[in-house]
Amino acid sequence: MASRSILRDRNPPNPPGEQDSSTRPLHMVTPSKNAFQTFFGKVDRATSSTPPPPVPSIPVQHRMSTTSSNGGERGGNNVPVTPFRASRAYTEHGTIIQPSNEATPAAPKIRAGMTPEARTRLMPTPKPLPPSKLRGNQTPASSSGSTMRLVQPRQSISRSQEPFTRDTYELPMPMPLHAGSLGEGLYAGGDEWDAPGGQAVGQTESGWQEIGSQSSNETVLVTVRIRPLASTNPHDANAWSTPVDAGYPLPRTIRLADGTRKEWCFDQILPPSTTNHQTYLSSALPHVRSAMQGFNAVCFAYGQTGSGKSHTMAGTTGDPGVVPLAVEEIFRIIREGREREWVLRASYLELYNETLVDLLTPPGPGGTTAGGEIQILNGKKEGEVQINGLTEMIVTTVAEVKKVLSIGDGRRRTGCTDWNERSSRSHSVFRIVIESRSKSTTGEDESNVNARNRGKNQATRISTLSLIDLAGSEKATASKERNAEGRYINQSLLTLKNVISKLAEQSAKKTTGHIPYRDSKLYVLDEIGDAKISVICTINPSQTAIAESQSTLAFAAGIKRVVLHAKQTEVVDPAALIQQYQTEIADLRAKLAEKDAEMSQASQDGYKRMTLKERQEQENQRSRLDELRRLILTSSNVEDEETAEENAKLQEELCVAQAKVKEQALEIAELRKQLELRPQKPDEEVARLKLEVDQMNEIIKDYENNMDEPSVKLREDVEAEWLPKVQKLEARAKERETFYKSLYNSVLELKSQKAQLKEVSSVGVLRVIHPTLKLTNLYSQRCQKLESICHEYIALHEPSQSEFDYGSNRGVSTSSSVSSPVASTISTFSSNQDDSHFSSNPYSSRVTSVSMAHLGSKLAMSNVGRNGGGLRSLKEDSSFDLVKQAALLEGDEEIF
Ligand SMILES: Nc1ncnc2c1ncn2[C@@H]1O[C@H](COP(=O)(O)OP(=O)(O)OP(=O)(O)O)[C@@H](O)[C@H]1O
Repeated sequence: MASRSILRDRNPPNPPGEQDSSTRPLHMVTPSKNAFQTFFGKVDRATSSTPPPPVPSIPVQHRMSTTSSNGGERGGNNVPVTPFRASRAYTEHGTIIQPSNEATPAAPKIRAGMTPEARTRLMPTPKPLPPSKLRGNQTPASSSGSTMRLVQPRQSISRSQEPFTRDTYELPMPMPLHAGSLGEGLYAGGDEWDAPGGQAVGQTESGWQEIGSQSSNETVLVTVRIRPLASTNPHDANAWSTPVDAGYPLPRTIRLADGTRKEWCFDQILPPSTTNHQTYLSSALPHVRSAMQGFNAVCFAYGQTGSGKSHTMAGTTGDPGVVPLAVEEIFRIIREGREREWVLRASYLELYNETLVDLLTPPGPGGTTAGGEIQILNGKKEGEVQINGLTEMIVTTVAEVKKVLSIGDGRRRTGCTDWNERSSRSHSVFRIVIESRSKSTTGEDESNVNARNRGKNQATRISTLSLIDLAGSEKATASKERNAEGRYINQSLLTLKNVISKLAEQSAKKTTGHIPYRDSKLYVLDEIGDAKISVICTINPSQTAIAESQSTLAFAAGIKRVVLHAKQTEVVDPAALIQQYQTEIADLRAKLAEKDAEMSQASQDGYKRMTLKERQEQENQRSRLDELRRLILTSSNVEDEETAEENAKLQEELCVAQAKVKEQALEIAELRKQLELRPQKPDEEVARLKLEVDQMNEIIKDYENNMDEPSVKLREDVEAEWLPKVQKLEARAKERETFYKSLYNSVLELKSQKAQLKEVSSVGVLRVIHPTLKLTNLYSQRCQKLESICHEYIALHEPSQSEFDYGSNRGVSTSSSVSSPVASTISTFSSNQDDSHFSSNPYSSRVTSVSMAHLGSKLAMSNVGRNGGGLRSLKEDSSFDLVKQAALLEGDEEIF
């Protein structure tokens, strides 16, 4: 079977120009507790350079590569070791491994060349445990059967609901419905499982330790699962019949319902009514347990497109499939096994169109696989291969594994086929690498320096559980894309078939020879060579799918013939992750203990206390220690699902709260800053305001100055221009005032003269003495009339006191001594109103008439614009004609 031996060379050569990576340190950092990060990094050790400076709180960083070969020899510890090359790191607790050129923390560094799994393959001489540790009546060969059955009473099972049609099978119930109860039974040793050969297998109360390094010759566990008929075609009927064989709880044979063709026989046939849980219990649970015991185990679903492979493997929320149930089982085993501790890492890849893609790496731009393409390179030796670019994540809870699954499922290619609306167009492989070792060897309680070396020679079990959902085989379809995919799918399935039939052939003939693993990249499933395998072949019972179902059954029959040589691997491997962690834990504990001792001595001696740097270092060491303890799973630190969920919730809340705290801390820091600046600020403000006020004052002053200047000048100018005018006006007003007064006096004078004249005329002397008396009389009348006019006029225009005050109010000097022409005229007139002149001097009458005429004219002038009507009436007054006549009479015409 040398040709079937899959060797993984842990130290393949570096390509030219690449540095020997094994000599480069790996960087470990402290992952934040339960902080599940969903980002991934890829580390190419070959291209990594000197590690950057440390950064706290970044998860552990490992680098790994997996080399695989077929046909190689198994080496031992003395196998020449070629330098390890890694391309992608695996992570702790689902945390990304940082590329080596990114910042890394100040955590202790470890050197790890490769995945423990890869090492396992290179350590073919695991240290077997002493026979005393094996179970009494158990032989290594008998201890690992994979065809166990749980004998159950027959039950009537109702069929599943829509969209599938009902049928009425009366079939035995294959398994109890609750895995937990089944597991309890198994662990208690009181189970009813029986394996071929009559030996019960499983775990005893004393735990896994009892099982030593063993191998088994067993066949693949082949299960045929018939899915319910789709309800889309009511005339369709189940094309297959599954008679129940005597002595078996489940049917083992299947044949066409019409009785034609041959009968097929397998380990178990699951009727359409079977649930995912039942399928898991009968087909996968034993393999999950084997994986936990250190056997590589593979469980895959094979079948035509739409026959229920994904339904079987992934299931639904209400009816979880093999993968989630297996994960739960793994954690349940860890929780219940008190004597071992574990490290789990998960990876998820797909093979699409013959391209291997890491589903835990985000796709490249435009959804290309660039980001996550896994490369398979030739190894150093012929037949060896090196797998680069696979992300492995350290997982510590069911929730974390589910997260990994959901990330990967989200990136799987699906498409619509003739049979399945959401068909998987790729083969997907979900793998969990399980490392475990006995608790007693870890030196957990030891804190001295010697503890560092303890556990280094302890055996570690390393195994892989691979859960595979193959893409469905299919006939050509109308879709070009589907056809192309179909070709690849069929090709890889054909390779798988060939590999298996070759293996079967060699098993039967007990020969060795070439196995065509590499005809398809499905050969990454090289665990097939030494794993326990369970195949669930799904078939669609429809009459229309008979050919495809027969093809599936042929495959199932072929694989059933393969004899497996599963090996439980228990090795002493310093590169095993659990070993590295333990070593690091012991190292950290010793360092911390040394430091504590040193410090307590120092404080006794009165020395100084730790420096800040030392304290920081110690803090880092403590948190790293906590982290490592958390990553190593034990019965005490693995929570049940409920608690885990609760914790996850709390964790989320904590994250939110921490983010808030951070935010608030920033705010506080900002406020503090402002506070520090605050005492300066008011001063600055006051100074600024003062300056502003000063500036404003300046501006106002300047403004006032500038404004004053023109206003003074303006006043002067205005005064210069208007003062003479005002003075003139005031003089005129004064004049007028004087004139009015004079006029008034004149009128009074006239009145008195008139009175005198009346007196004289009443005597009648003058009337006879002087011929002009008639005229005088007439004149008198006229004067009278004039007087009355003047009275009227004066009454109408008599200046008000204010008008008289005008000059004095304004302070304008108006000299009363300045006699106006009017005044003089009036005065002349007045002065000539003396009786003697009047009566004896004709000139006086002439002057008087002239004066009166002049007076009339002045009156008219003085009233221009004031009382045009009055002037007019004066002018028009006939008395002026008379005055004129009188003047003419006296030959003084030019006056007018
Ligand atoms: N046993 C079952 N019980 C109920 N529904 C089922 C069962 N098997 C399959 N189905 C349903 O049939 C449909 C196709 O199933 P599924 O996707 O699992 O097929 P498949 O074999 O994975 O197809 P492909 O290879 O194209 O991905 C799904 O809707 C699924 O829910």
